[in-house]
Amino acid sequence: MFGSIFLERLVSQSAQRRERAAMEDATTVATEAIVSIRTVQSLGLLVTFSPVVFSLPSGRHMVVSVAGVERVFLRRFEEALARAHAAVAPGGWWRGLVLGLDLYVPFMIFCSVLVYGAILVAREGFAYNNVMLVNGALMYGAYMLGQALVMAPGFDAARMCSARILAVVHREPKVKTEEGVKDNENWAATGSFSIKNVEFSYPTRPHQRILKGVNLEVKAGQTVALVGSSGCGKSTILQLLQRYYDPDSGTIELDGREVRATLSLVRLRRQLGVVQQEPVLFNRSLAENIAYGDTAREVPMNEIIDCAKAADIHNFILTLPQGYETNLGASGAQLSGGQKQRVCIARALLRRPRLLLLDEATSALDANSEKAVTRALERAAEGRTCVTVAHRLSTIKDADLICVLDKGKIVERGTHAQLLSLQGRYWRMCRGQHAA
Ligand SMILES: Nc1ncnc2c1ncn2[C@@H]1O[C@H](COP(=O)(O)OP(=O)(O)OP(=O)(O)O)[C@@H](O)[C@H]1O
Repeated sequence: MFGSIFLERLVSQSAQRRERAAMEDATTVATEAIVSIRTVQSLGLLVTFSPVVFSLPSGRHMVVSVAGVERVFLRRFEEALARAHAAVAPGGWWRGLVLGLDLYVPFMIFCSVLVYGAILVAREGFAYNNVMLVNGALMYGAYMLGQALVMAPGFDAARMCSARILAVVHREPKVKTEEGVKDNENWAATGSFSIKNVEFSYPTRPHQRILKGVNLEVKAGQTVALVGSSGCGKSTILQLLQRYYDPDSGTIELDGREVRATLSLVRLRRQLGVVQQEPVLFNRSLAENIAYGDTAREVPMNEIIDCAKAADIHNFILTLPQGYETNLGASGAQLSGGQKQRVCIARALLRRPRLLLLDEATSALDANSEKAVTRALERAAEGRTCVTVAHRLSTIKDADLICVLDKGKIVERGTHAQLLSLQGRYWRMCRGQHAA
């Protein structure tokens, strides 16, 4: 029985690994398709409906009518389930054998002990009550061992799951508050920052240098725009400012303090408000979504309303039947792109950031929404430092400093007028967009 426990564990361990990998694949496909349900449906619109039959690991079948691209997703899902099924099936036979042994061995022991005990009693005058005693002990022991065997696969699965959970729990992030850095809760930046000789490669592509010696000095209250062709490293600079990564060499300073060596991560990020191209909202009320800007305190309603006004979304919120209590649904599905973006601006403003980072905040919007969001952003940028990444040059004409990046280097810098008079790269970009 011990031997079968050992073998069963060997077989089920490798099967569980394969099953888990296949089930993860299936879940990824399903999650991807459900999260992007509109895209999936829109891509599949033109194709006629036809039935697809699924074999589930349980052995049952499921018939679903699907179209076009949706069908592709379902097919991928089915293939992943089939792999999970293939991983589990051989293990199932083996488990069946072990369970059969569980039932067979105790009865075999019972019979053997009775026969052998009877022989001992008849031939050697062995006390019959000892035979009963040994029989009972063996039967009970074997029964208990069998019970433990039934639990063995579940125990192994639980052990493997806990190992994965603990690996995540104990994972040390590479970017963290450095040892010995004391956090001063009352410290607030004025908003000036500098980037000195920063070189950087993403850890997943260490040989591809993204920033190659970037230098930038920005005074408190200034608006600086980063422009350049796609992939030149604009968003990467914003990520380094937020310390999602640390530069390979060079330094980033906020108010003259090197962010890595002198500021705690929480204090640094407390100074920043970020608005990204894709607004991210939670399945909560409008008020809660805005209040998430500052989770360190209970945000009073009047402050939420002030930020919504500054972000130019207050009047729209008042037209909703439930006003600030309106639940936004998953990913803010009940708002337009421009409205979502303005809620995100209100959330960023609630942090009272000293440094506002705008990563192509208007590029996903139509002309009307863009105007409303640009207005809100201009108001939001008043009195604070603002770093904006933009493709549409018309939106950054008034910036105090425009930096043109190319292949990880700032190749031109100055105001809109200065850069136009240079007739260099910026000038050519403006001519391409008719923004000169
Ligand atoms: N997490 C990442 N891991 C590896 N490489 C990355 C990662 N994020 C971005 N990159 C690469 O870094 C380079 C610069 O990306 P970045 O997002 O900074 O460009 P960008 O100038 O903001 O481009 P865009 O204007 O298209 O948003 C690109 O070549 C991109 O493929």
